[in-house]
Amino acid sequence: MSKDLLVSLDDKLHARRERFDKIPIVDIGPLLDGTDKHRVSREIRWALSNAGFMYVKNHGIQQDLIDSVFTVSRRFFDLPLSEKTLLHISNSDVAFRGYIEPFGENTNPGKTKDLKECFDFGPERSVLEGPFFGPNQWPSSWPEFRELTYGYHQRMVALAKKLLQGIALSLDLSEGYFENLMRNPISIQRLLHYPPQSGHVSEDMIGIGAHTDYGNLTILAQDDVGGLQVLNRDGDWVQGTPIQGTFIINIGDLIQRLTNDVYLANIHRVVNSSGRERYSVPFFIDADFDAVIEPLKSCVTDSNPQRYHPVTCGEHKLRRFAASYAHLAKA
Ligand SMILES: O=C(O)CCC(=O)C(=O)O
Ligand SMILES: [Fe+2]
Repeated sequence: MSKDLLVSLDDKLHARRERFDKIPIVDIGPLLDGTDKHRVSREIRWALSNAGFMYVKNHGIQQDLIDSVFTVSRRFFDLPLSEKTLLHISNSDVAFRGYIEPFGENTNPGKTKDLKECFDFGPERSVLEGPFFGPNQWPSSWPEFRELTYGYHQRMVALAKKLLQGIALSLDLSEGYFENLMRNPISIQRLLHYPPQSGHVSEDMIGIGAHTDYGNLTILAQDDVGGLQVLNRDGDWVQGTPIQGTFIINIGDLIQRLTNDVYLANIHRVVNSSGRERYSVPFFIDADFDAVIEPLKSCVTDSNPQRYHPVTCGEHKLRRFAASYAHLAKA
């Protein structure tokens, strides 16, 4: 684990959290239909304070849609490398869309080489508008791929906004708090493929190295293979075992900063030693590029003095991208 991550484990994870040995499961049905938002928000508060992760069930996304996205994702990663490379992320300048080969992005830089391969896209734009906003790179002659995965992305944006309403309530903010920060939010829809590893597996090379996510919120769909691991306060890895009918939700650095460490952007990694190919579909939503994120007054107290200076969402994300993308280091 890199020195930075160890520091964050000691200071942020161990000191003030309750132990968890299972990621909590939250039924978000009553948040979505409005019948008991406050009960859901209390459960969200415990989960995000102590684990930074939760499973959510009754999320309202059809299993058929999720299954279809996994089907086309498998087909995409089965394409020859030469075809996937035509869509390489480096073609897209700072829009950061397209294919990323194994070792092309290393989320625990200097420590772990990531075996995963990725395909990223986001809100469609006809020209490059600036960092994180530009044209997607779609595989040619495959309209179903685009329609299905883009439709899924749209559903994720809507679900994330609902979850952020629950998170706002859990912090005693108004339900619409995040809307002001998210007029035109950065979002990335990612498809991931993890080849299996056998024999002695060391931290030097695993599916995805130990990291925190960068933005506001991640919604992860995973297949039934398993391999996601989340750190608990004692430094043990807790398995994010797949549970049918759920997504895994976690928060990223921006919510941790906003809450002055009251909520935890927790460290996680993937080790796929199952002997099978693993696929997952994470969706990341952030704030507007220029949104300023600084600790909420209600989270700054005598015993928890202000820990962060204000940053813009875009500045923070660009800094983390520059540290992890091989093609940016070379540029
Ligand atoms: O594939 C997974 O289970 C986790 C992926 C992840 O942590 C990420 O893409 O940030
Ligand atoms: Fe992650």
